[in-house]
Amino acid sequence: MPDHDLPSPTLPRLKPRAKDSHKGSFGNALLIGGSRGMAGSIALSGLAAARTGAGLVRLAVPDRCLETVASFSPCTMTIPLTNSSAGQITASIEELTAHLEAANCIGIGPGMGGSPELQQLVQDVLRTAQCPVVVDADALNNLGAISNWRELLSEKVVLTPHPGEWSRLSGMAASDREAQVAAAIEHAKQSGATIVLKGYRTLVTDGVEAAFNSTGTPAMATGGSGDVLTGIITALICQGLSPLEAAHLGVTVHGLSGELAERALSTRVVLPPELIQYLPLALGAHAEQRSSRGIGF
Ligand SMILES: NC(=O)C1=CN([C@@H]2O[C@H](COP(=O)(O)OP(=O)(O)OC[C@H]3O[C@@H](n4cnc5c(N)ncnc54)[C@H](O)[C@@H]3O)[C@@H](O)[C@H]2O)[C@@H](O)CC1
Ligand SMILES: Nc1ncnc2c1ncn2[C@@H]1O[C@H](COP(=O)(O)OP(=O)(O)O)[C@@H](O)[C@H]1O
Ligand SMILES: [Mg+2]
Repeated sequence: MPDHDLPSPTLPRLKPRAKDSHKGSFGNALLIGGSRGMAGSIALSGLAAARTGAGLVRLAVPDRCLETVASFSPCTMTIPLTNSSAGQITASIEELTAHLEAANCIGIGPGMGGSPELQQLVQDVLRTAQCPVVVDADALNNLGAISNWRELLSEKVVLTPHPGEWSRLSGMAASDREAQVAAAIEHAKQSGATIVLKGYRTLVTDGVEAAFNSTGTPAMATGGSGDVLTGIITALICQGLSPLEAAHLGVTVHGLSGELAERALSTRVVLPPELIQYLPLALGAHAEQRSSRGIGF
């Protein structure tokens, strides 16, 4: 089992919502991704972000997929982006500038696919965004195709690779967990970025502190579980947590939600919508309790 010699971060808790709060108090999440054939991916991230408590969730998706993505949930808004005939985003950064400015956190990558235009877009989003950016899935693969991708990392970036994606970026084989963990810590140290190296016992590190997650279950080993995590981390940053705090609390509640769903449904596999369904219970276990006077029923 790989190890590290960095101190563990303290697990943050979500504060109770102030009585006079409104949707603007909990941030604007902007999720960019999806393509024809992988519309569900970004829809899952969006629904997870809404369930985790982001005030507003906008999904920027290829125009061709907009109705499909919108049809999954009435709780998220959609932004149509210029696309190819194959249904991949071809938009340049100018189409997104106003949305980037309005966002408190951006999640990019689920179901996005790969192309030279997308490599440019991922690069431009990382250069332009003023808020934190969670980089997942195909955004990681597009990033890896850029020779100077390491220069695009900073304290406002969260990378959430699974071992396959991290092998493409770091060059360390997916089968060598120890080398992958060491490379993640080193990249985080060099750049200040938060790196979430997923899998059994997901690593969360910003290069200063590091923790292995102890929640989760093999019942989560199914397509879309990671797309849910992207939405969770994005929404936690929208609610004021730092990238490291959001990643740490995010992987903890994501895994706990999987465990709770597995038990409650007596199932061998927890489907992503079920993972989202059990998020409130998992989040509740990691929230500060309201005082009894504060519960306004
Ligand atoms: N409903 C949907 O539309 C879905 C779309 N998805 C999208 O599909 C695209 C491709 O992503 P994939 O991750 O499937 O494909 P990848 O080719 O990036 O990764 C799959 C490979 O990575 C390796 N790997 C992954 N986890 C590992 C682990 N824990 N230990 C060792 N090796 C591991 C394995 O070799 C595996 O075959 C992404 O854009 C993703 O967001 C997926 O998220 C699945 C659901
Ligand atoms: N055996 C397991 N134990 C704990 N967590 C797991 C297990 N298998 C998968 N997961 C979690 O599920 C998620 C899978 O992410 P990812 O591979 O990106 O999925 P996808 O791209 O299909 O959405 C990760 O957060 C990972 O930690
Ligand atoms: Mg994934």
